[in-house]
Amino acid sequence: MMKGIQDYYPDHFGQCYGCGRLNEHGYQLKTAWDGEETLTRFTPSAYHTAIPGSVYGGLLASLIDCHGTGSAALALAKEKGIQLEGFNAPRCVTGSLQVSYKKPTPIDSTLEIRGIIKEVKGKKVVVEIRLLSKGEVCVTGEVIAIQVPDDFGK
Ligand SMILES: CCCCCCCCCC(=O)SCCNC(=O)CCNC(=O)[C@H](O)C(C)(C)COP(=O)(O)OP(=O)(O)OC[C@H]1O[C@@H](n2cnc3c(N)ncnc32)[C@H](O)[C@@H]1OP(=O)(O)O
Repeated sequence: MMKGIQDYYPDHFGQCYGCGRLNEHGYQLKTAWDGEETLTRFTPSAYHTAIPGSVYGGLLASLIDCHGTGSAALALAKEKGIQLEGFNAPRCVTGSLQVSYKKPTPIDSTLEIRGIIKEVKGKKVVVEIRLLSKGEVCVTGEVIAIQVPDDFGK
């Protein structure tokens, strides 16, 4: 499995249901650069169904959510010139999440979730997201992610 920004979060940030590397019940998303874009992949199971043959929208929103915060963390690391090692990644939470379902998302294929960094301003990052199944954009979204301090949630 490819390494993602989430592998550089310390343990107490590793329990997120969407992307925590230590949450055995979660999706364990991995967000990494793919050129100028960010990329996460997720393979849905039959039980993730909404309407027959397509993926449940709430799940799709959560994929966009966690890929957005991971993308924002990557963008902040790049902006600040942080070489990722150990558990030194910047961490972000979701300030806002906007999702638009363009067409039903086929369930029998690995999904690609792609991010484009639109803005980095202080601790705020705006990420535009496309979610594709079988090469077609099915869902679009925008995440405004905010960097939090190391002791956030402790
Ligand atoms: C910790 C990460 C490790 C792994 C987890 C990954 C995350 C997974 C995704 C999630 O599910 S996170 C859970 C859902 N999110 C939350 O529970 C967050 C709850 N909200 C907060 O804790 C605070 O409101 C927040 C940290 C988001 C912002 O508080 P701040 O006091 O740091 O914000 P501040 O007022 O200083 O504003 C900074 C900038 O962010 C903007 N901003 C703040 N809150 C916003 C918001 N809610 N929506 C949009 N923009 C927001 C604000 O307008 C401003 O922009 P400008 O600089 O352009 O003026």
